[in-house]
Amino acid sequence: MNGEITAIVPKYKLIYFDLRGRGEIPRLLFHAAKVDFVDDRIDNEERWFNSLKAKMPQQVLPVLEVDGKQLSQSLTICRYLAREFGLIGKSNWEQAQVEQIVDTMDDLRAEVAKWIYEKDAAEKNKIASKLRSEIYPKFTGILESIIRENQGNNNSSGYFVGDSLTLADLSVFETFTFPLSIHPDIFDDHLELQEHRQKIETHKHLAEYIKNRPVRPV
Ligand SMILES: N[C@@H](CCC(=O)N[C@@H](CS)C(=O)NCC(=O)O)C(=O)O
Repeated sequence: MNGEITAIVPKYKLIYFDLRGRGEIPRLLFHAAKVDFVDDRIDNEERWFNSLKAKMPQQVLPVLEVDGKQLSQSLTICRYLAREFGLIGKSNWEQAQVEQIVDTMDDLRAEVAKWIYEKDAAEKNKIASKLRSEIYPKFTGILESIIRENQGNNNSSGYFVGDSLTLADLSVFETFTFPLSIHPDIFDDHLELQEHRQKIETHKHLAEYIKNRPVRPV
């Protein structure tokens, strides 16, 4: 004993498919907080259906293991990790603002998923044009007013909530990754959103991971 206090860090494993999908915001949280985790990426369908699926608490992924205990539901996992890592806001009000953005981004994800999973070509085209003309402008408008208001209150921090990085920033960043890969002009009229994206892409703990992660649609 030398009198030093050593923090006990839990052993984390994130189990998800080899996609960004619903596993990527938790991965970004680990990288942002510089916390080690096992990034268990399942890329073998047979292994998933024949062996792993039945062992998962809700038979779906992602699952977070914390010292062997399993947690399901991607947004629950995000909020849990954000609380653990101090990335959920500095007051109850900030936390609510963070969660408001996370839920808003989940609404956007649901809209984009309609396009991804639609099989009928004509219907898919209809959804695509609605995304362009209505959905993306609606969500970029919402985000622009939130980030502008926070800039007024927090000395131009450039973050969505308070004066430091939170789950809200990672959620916005990740949810727009796929739409922007198809339509790079979505943020053209939104300078604050462009600057925010760049802020995350160049964040000292995230830049390398973001630059090197596999380029895939999802
Ligand atoms: N609401 C759940 C949905 C989980 C979910 O549907 N996961 C999909 C992948 S994104 C899955 O595990 N699919 C494989 C299967 O159902 O066998 C969450 O957010 O975690």
